[in-house]
Amino acid sequence: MSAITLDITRLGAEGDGIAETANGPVYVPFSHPGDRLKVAVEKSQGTIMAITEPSPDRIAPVCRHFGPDGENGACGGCSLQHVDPALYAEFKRGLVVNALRSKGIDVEVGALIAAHPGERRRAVFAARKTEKELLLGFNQAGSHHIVNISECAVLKPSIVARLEDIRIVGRALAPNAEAFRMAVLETLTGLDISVEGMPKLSDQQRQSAIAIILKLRGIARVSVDGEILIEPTRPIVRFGDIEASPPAGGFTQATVEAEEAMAELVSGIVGKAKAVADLFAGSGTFALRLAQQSKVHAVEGDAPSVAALEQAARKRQGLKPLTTERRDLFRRPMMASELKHFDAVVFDPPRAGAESQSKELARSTVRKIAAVSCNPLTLARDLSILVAGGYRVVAVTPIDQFLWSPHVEVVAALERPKK
Ligand SMILES: C[S@@+](CC[C@H](N)C(=O)[O-])C[C@H]1O[C@@H](n2cnc3c(N)ncnc32)[C@H](O)[C@@H]1O
Repeated sequence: MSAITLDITRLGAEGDGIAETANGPVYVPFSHPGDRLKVAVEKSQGTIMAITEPSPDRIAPVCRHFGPDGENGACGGCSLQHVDPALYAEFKRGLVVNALRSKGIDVEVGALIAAHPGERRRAVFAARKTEKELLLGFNQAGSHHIVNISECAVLKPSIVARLEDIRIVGRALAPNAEAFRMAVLETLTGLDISVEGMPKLSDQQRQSAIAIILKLRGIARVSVDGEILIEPTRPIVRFGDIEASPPAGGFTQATVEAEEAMAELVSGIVGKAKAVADLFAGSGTFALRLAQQSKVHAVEGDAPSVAALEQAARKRQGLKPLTTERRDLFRRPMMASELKHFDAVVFDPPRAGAESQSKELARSTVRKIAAVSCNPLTLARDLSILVAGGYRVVAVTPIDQFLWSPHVEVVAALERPKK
């Protein structure tokens, strides 16, 4: 490993600063364009040894666990706390611009809808029991080391205030010192904690864990690998003003603010459509809202999510007809012939995107499409399929949901021009 002086010129797609060298680009985590650094370099990866001349645009990180000098290690939850806010917003927008450009899609990308500290209602923690305590936090980037957190600026303060309770739950359950994950969702009725990746518990282990957990207040549900351990009260979230209870470990958007921004954009795109198909519908984030105006067919691969959506629709008075279908849309996308019953389609797939579904949409007569994505690269691929099928991309909006990370959400509006 050699230590050299490097000048950082730009941010890469993963949020690392990039220095150009005779041997190609070197990626330096926690650096800022304009920094001059002493860097230990191994292959194309750099580690900051000293910041000899910091960029004047650097800002002070807000969290004690951030960066190479972070308390208990460099927390892998955030990589961009030190970045100038204007550069940060342009960086996230740029991820979308570059992805679309790489597929030849020429469309103006809107300004980033910003995220703010303290908004995250959902987090997936890494956890491990030691002799003395439960380590709970986020893995250091590229490592199994868990940065044990005492604060977190992206999470809702009400979740940070419950970190010790979450540790009690993890400690009560963990049968050994192996690492596991705790997905925590703050709901209107209390914390919904889904433990994943833990060895199977004996009946005795479950009973003693339940006795400990029941002493805590404000826990709505605890589940282990999708199986409910206790549910003192049903976890409830609101999609707009419609109440739903997502299944244990089921998908929910990480912040209410980003969810509402996406839902508003989706409603605007769908407009006055009479019949809408919501594909990859989850527990009904978009479908339930849209059913206040339009007839909706919601399609989703996860059976418990479909059941949650149906239950929420049954409980709510006054919705237009809402039908559901459990279907693997990768293997069995909705065919162009089935899509002719809809004026508008919403799709919001996982990171892999919706390639086979986009091929069927490209052959369809659907007038309007709202494409929602958490991965600009697969979105660009899917949009290029739709454009080749005659659609026009009319608007693209990036939305920040994972503050200070290199992730960005996107809502794209497409129309099939009238012949
Ligand atoms: C990004 S989430 C979006 C969910 C929902 N639209 C929302 O905003 O809450 C993607 C959804 O796709 C579902 N999914 C993943 N693979 C699928 C497949 N092959 N077929 C159908 N649904 C799938 C997941 O269960 C998840 O609910």
